[in-house]
Amino acid sequence: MIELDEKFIKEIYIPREPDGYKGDYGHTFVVAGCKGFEGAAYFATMGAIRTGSGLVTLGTHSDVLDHLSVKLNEAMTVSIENITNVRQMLDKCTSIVIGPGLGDNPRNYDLLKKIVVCGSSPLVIDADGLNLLAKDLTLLDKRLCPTVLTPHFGEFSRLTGVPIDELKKHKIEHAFDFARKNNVILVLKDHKTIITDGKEIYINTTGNSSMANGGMGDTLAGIIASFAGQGYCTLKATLLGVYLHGLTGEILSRGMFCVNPTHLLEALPYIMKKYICNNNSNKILK
Ligand SMILES: NC(=O)C1=CN([C@@H]2O[C@H](COP(=O)(O)OP(=O)(O)OC[C@H]3O[C@@H](n4cnc5c(N)ncnc54)[C@H](OP(=O)(O)O)[C@@H]3O)[C@@H](O)[C@H]2O)[C@@H](O)CC1
Ligand SMILES: Nc1ncnc2c1ncn2[C@@H]1O[C@H](COP(=O)(O)OP(=O)(O)O)[C@@H](O)[C@H]1O
Repeated sequence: MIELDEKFIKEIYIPREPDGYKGDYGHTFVVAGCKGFEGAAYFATMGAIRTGSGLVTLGTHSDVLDHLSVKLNEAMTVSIENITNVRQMLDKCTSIVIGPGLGDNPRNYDLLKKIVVCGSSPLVIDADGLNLLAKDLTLLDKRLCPTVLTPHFGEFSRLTGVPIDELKKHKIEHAFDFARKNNVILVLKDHKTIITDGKEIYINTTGNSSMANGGMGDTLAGIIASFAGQGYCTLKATLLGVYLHGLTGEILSRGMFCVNPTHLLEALPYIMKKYICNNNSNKILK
């Protein structure tokens, strides 16, 4: 079992080339949002933008597209009701995140199926993406793409059919078994988040309960997809994303009672630069 720390994460970081351009840093396709859950799509998309994805496209439902495209100046937007848009994005994106605020209905199940079966870029499945996947886990057998699942305990219970109390009692064993059997990277979100690929187990200790508010997980999903699309291997992208997300919340919480996704998004590039890109050892956590 490996506890994530500053030294471990700094070794994951890949410095940027001076002549790098947006095409070198990936194109994240975020499939998220529906009426009443626009915020989830906003946070996942911004999570990708604020962690350096070269390009980001949000695919969402037509009835929320205009509202979100006005708020998301740095992202492109497409309607997911037009399947040609989805096909084109699957061809050009370098990572995908599906689920935040998407809605759990048969049409979205078909969309998830299309993306799981036809996509080849690293795929992060979160929130309603997990609820849709829980209907038929064998969908995972049909995929080509490396896959990260990011459940909280409620979502993990739906995926496994195991009650939350039992999952909480033996969380490491359940997370490890699920990842191994389904050949996925599992991020079991918690006070101390567990990340496992079914071979190794990592524990993240950054973050605290100032972050216990809506949209934090949506933001994390966008961050992980962003790094996975920038050329980090999917496991390293996940470890870096989870650590950075918690670290940013924790550092902000020194001066704030609660840290909301908006605060986190604002601070992410500064914390990344100061504590992860920097070669000098910082005493981050005292
Ligand atoms: N601004 C926006 O647009 C936002 C949009 N959002 C979107 O909303 C959608 C629904 O997502 P959701 O997570 O709110 O609901 P759901 O999946 O039903 O899970 C709750 C169930 O799980 C249980 N549970 C047990 N342990 C738990 C734990 N540690 N952490 C969390 N839950 C735990 C919990 O138990 P209880 O608290 O009742 O004891 C309850 O039974 C999704 O698409 C998401 O993206 C949100 O992100 C918010 C901001
Ligand atoms: N007490 C805590 N300590 C550390 N991290 C926390 C704590 N509470 C919440 N978080 C982090 O916030 C995120 C919450 O995710 P999630 O429940 O999926 O939120 P949402 O569905 O509202 O987006 C997770 O990454 C979790 O690890």
